[in-house]
Amino acid sequence: MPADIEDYALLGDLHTAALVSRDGSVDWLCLPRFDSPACFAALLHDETAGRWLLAPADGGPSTARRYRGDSLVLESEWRTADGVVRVIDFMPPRTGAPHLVRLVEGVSGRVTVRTDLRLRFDYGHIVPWVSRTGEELSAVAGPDAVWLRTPVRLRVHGRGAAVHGEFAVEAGQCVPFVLTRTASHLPRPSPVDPGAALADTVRFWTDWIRDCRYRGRWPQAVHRALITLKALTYAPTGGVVAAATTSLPEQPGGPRNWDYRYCWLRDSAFTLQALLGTGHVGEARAWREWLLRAVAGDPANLQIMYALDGTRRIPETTLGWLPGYRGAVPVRVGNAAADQFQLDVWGEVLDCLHLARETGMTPTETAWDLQCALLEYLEGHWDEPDNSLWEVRGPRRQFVHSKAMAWAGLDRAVHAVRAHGLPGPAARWAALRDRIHDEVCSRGFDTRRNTFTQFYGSRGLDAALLLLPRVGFLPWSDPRIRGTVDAVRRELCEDGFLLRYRPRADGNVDGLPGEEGAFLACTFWLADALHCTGRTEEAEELFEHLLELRSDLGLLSEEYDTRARRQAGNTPQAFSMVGLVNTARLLSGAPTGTGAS
Ligand SMILES: OC[C@H]1O[C@H](O[C@H]2O[C@H](CO)[C@@H](O)[C@H](O)[C@H]2O)[C@H](O)[C@@H](O)[C@@H]1O
Repeated sequence: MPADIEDYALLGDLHTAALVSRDGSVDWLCLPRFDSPACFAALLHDETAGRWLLAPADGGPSTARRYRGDSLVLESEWRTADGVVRVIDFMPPRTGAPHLVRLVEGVSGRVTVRTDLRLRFDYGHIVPWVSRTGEELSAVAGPDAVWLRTPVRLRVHGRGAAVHGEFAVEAGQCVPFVLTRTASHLPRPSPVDPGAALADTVRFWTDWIRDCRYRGRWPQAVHRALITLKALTYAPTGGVVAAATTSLPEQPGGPRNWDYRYCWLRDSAFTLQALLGTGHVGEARAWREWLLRAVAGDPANLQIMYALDGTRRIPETTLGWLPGYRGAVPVRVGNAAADQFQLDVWGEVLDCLHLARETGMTPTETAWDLQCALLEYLEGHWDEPDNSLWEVRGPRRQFVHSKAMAWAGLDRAVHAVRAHGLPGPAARWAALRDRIHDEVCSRGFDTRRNTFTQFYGSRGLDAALLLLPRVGFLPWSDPRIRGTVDAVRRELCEDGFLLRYRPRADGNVDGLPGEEGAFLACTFWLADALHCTGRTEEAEELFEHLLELRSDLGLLSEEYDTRARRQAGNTPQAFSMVGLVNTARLLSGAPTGTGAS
């Protein structure tokens, strides 16, 4: 059975990610990219779908684990009756073929260590053909080849169904394992020096975090969140994935299981705000370039998400042979939300590019041309119902947050012309902006309940309404905003944490069966709202509660199951880590709003 979600540590090389359980088992690894088929998919089944265990022969969870400083090098330690042993796991930032390096270090005594390697290509589907030559083992099937180098004598069972090894490690000894993936038609990869790779990997992360300009409170939590966001970035293109996994359920055993290994414009725009706000301008620049390439073409064809390289077609299919994380089916790859109309995305992108301008990133002609094309589309389509930022699969509605983001997009464009001298019909954009504002305030506000509503005329509320003042739609002091904050808090809180919305408030608004947990990003937005409406003590208390939900390694998934008191949904999720960074910044005195006018 897979471990609890918060038990998984993240490793990554800026192309892909691996998840390692507290038991020392790599239960998730997609090679060569985040969105490639997994060769270890025990996360969505059990060891028969592929995993790599490396731990004391007696088994059990590590007694201590941590990342080495501000890096993505994991150190897991087992204190056993025979002594102490440490496993150091990392993926060197990619320069050629991907490597997963595991070093077994004897700390004291003499401990027997066991390894059990089960490679299954194509998400647990294919058992490769495994052969051994000296210290090298190769596993080949179809397009994939995986190589394992280690001085440990390994036994191959059932032509490769499992590879076992057992060895003793004494204080001061270090036993390396290096797993490398190549395309199967390529020659064997050249060997890696594990010690040098370790030093390089630690240096890479330490150098990266050195550029961080965050000087506020909770520095360790913020650094870990930033490192995680960086790890979710696909270095070759600058695209940012929403999370490292697919189909971790939003409800135990439930069907709300989605593939997050793609680049959402919304999630990336939020991520970029957090990175820009902490001085990581290089990532913002790379993302802008990624964006320009990904969305190039007719703005009518803009998608709300793309694959890592900007590929548009990511059809949603289910993997019938995987029984899912603790029985939560279906397991999905691809995401049908890619074809949805989510109006907010136009606003998110314009808002993010506005922020980049305000932060001093030089505007490029292409970037402004893209923004003009987006605005033209917005002018023609802002009044259509959409699927909203929550990607509802029920009927399209006139979502209030979507309209407010259309307002924000136009507002940023007006500012770009008036304050930065960029060319454009500012008066026309300003007139439409004001018209949208009037419409939202009259049709999206319930005077009786003194709150904005989820969509025009709806009974339900929406945590995304907390973002309206953040983008400058109305000030925090406006009684309508204060009323909305109170109503959202009253109606959407579960055990102190916020739901996105109540799926049954207006029938079945999202068109999906099942329930879901509290949405962590939304709960960070609530902490922001409390602070911005003068309730800083409550905001800090809520933020501290949120910090307590993090794993021992500082990671957050998408949601929190308030009944089981466990993390839920895909992990680690950029949205949640961004929420942490932005709230910490706000509570430390940094402005995090994006409003222009
Ligand atoms: O709840 C239904 C939808 O859930 C996913 O979307 C959520 O995650 C996205 C990525 O983090 C985020 O951008 C979005 O706002 C969230 O609602 C899923 O990807 C959708 O397919 C699904 O309909």
